[in-house]
Amino acid sequence: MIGVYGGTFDPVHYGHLRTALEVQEQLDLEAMLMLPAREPPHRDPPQASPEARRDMLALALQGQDRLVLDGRELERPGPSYMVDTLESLRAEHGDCPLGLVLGEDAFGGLDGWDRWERLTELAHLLVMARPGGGRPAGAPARLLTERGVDDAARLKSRPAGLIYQIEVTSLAISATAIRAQQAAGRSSRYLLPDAVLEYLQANRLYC
Ligand SMILES: Nc1ncnc2c1ncn2[C@@H]1O[C@H](COP(=O)(O)OP(=O)(O)OP(=O)(O)O)[C@@H](O)[C@H]1O
Ligand SMILES: O=C(O)c1ccc[n+]([C@@H]2O[C@H](COP(=O)([O-])O)[C@@H](O)[C@H]2O)c1
Repeated sequence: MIGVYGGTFDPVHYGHLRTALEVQEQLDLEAMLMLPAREPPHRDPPQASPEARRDMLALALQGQDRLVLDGRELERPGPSYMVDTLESLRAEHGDCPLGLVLGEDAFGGLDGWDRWERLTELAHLLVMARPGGGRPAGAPARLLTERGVDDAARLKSRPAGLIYQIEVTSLAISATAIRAQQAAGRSSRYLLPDAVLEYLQANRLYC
């Protein structure tokens, strides 16, 4: 199974990296693709450029062979809809199971995503617990009831369509807090890799 971890990564931090690594290891994924969104839908535009967010992710992933930077959303003009990304991955990977990784917060808003009902036709959903994330309601809760599985082995038996809730280490780190620290001249050390911190400071990204 190939993991698909999308984000704004403005900037990437240990909340992303640790959870990506834990999901990759727990499910023994061939690879966890890390995809920065050029134009993330449904939020304010990122502060850092697509190139800077990609560079920071590349620095963070140095020396990791199973966490892989995938730049396809950066190369695609217009809003970075996940359904388009999954269509392109599905075309490349045939019947190989794909697992779209989502925080609980993102899963709770899934019914607002573009062509959201197509997402589970293209991939499984791997939903990670996140500090402060509530229980889903409405359409995502119904989807979880219909498609949720407790046995991770079932994910490898078909290419898409199941939902698996996965426990990961809770790290209450957010890119919003890191940007605020930088703007206020406070330290962000130990929340993200030193190489990323040095890059964003050298380029005065969030001052
Ligand atoms: N600390 C964390 N623990 C678990 N998952 C996280 C964490 N931070 C982000 N994620 C998940 O990573 C994905 C991408 O997150 P994103 O790049 O928007 O980071 P963020 O820190 O939430 O950013 P921002 O504060 O700018 O909204 C989302 O699915 C989100 O739920
Ligand atoms: O496809 C959509 O409509 C859609 C709507 C909201 C979020 N997403 C994706 O979800 C991922 C996490 O989003 P964010 O805003 O938390 O960085 C990122 O890959 C976004 O492109 C995708």
